[in-house]
Amino acid sequence: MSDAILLKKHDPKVELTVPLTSSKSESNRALLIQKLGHDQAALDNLSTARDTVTMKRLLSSDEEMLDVLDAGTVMRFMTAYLATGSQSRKITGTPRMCKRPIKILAEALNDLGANISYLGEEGYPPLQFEPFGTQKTEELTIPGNISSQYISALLMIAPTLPKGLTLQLEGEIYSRPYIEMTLNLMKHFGIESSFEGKTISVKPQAYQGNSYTIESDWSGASYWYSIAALASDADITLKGLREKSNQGDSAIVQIMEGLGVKSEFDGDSVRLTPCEIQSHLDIDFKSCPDLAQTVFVCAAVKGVSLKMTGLESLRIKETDRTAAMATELAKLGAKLEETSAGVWELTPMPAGQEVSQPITFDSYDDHRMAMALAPVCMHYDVIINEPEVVVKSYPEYWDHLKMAGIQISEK
Ligand SMILES: O=C(O)C1=C[C@@H](OP(=O)(O)O)[C@@H](O)[C@H](O)C1
Ligand SMILES: C=C(OP(=O)(O)O)C(=O)O
Repeated sequence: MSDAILLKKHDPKVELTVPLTSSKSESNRALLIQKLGHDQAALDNLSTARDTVTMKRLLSSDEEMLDVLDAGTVMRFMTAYLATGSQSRKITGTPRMCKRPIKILAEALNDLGANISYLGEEGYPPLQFEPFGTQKTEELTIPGNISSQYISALLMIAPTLPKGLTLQLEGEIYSRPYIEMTLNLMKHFGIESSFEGKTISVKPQAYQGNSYTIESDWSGASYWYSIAALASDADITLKGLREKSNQGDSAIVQIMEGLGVKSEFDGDSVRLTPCEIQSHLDIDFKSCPDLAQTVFVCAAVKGVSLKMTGLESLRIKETDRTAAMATELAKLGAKLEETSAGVWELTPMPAGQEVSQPITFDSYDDHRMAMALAPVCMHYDVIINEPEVVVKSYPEYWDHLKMAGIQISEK
């Protein structure tokens, strides 16, 4: 794929059925559980995301140095897996991955009896693993407001520890649905746990064989909601989604009701059609940080103002997402700013704003920047730089946009 693509302004009604890819979050958990359960789990509909392909490859690799590329879940889940293993191994990732913190997880694992050291800067990948010693404690205290991936990683290895594990979460719990997804999947494969208040306990147990069909990706679905909201008219069916989902990003259903999209579930499909919009929304993204970029862009173009909280974790993702979005939305005349500590406001494009076209958007090595900005083509000609970034979670994204009739050409 070339360094940039042009998406021509799309006027007609958007009417199609989208197959979507499946959830990389569910896939990557299911793969680790499968490995920890000695390959008894039968997994169906694994994601085509590069993060999932990477997880699968690394779990069966004998190489000493494992490269997760830019996959946060792979870095955090493989760290817990390798830390409790019996071999000397190393793990690394892209330059950005080596700037995403891992100290909380590495120290928690070392407290348990692992031997992890830093090969570069303290607190960040790359990491060196030496064989696990004996389990030193069965109780750990860990912050709940930095990354839930640390917590999910510890929980998945917990039943394999000789003494099990009790986690005390400190502070507010961010990305809680991802922790629940982990416990629900563990339960599906036979693991009992308790989550009361801020304490999660898992006794030593063996993962059982079972089959599991991965759900379509609600984070990927969010871009279709944005397209439905911004299109002149829309009737879009998204396949493979459950109304009662394990994925916190199914919160897009409620959020988009305020941005003019109605959802109707039918079996494993959801149909998106237009409904009335609101002029202002208050949204807390604590439980669904990956939806933030989608919603910023959609609201900015739709003329809806936003007041938001729960955006702290966006700074340590594939890029500093709030900073990157503030820069890109300014190209539309919209403003994203932190108005007081932890409170963000989005001022949408002024009505009738003149914009010189095509508008060129940068991707910041972040799949969600490219995917969230693309729906702007419902109103303007748009150039997306580094379009290949979408392979991280939704490799078919541009092909699916073409299926919707959007004209995309290489620049
Ligand atoms: O566990 C997971 O699958 C994920 C958890 C979230 O990360 P944080 O818990 O670091 O916010 C989310 O942003 C990420 O895309 C996937
Ligand atoms: C933050 C994300 O992924 P990860 O942390 O797994 O790299 C994401 O997919 O938006």
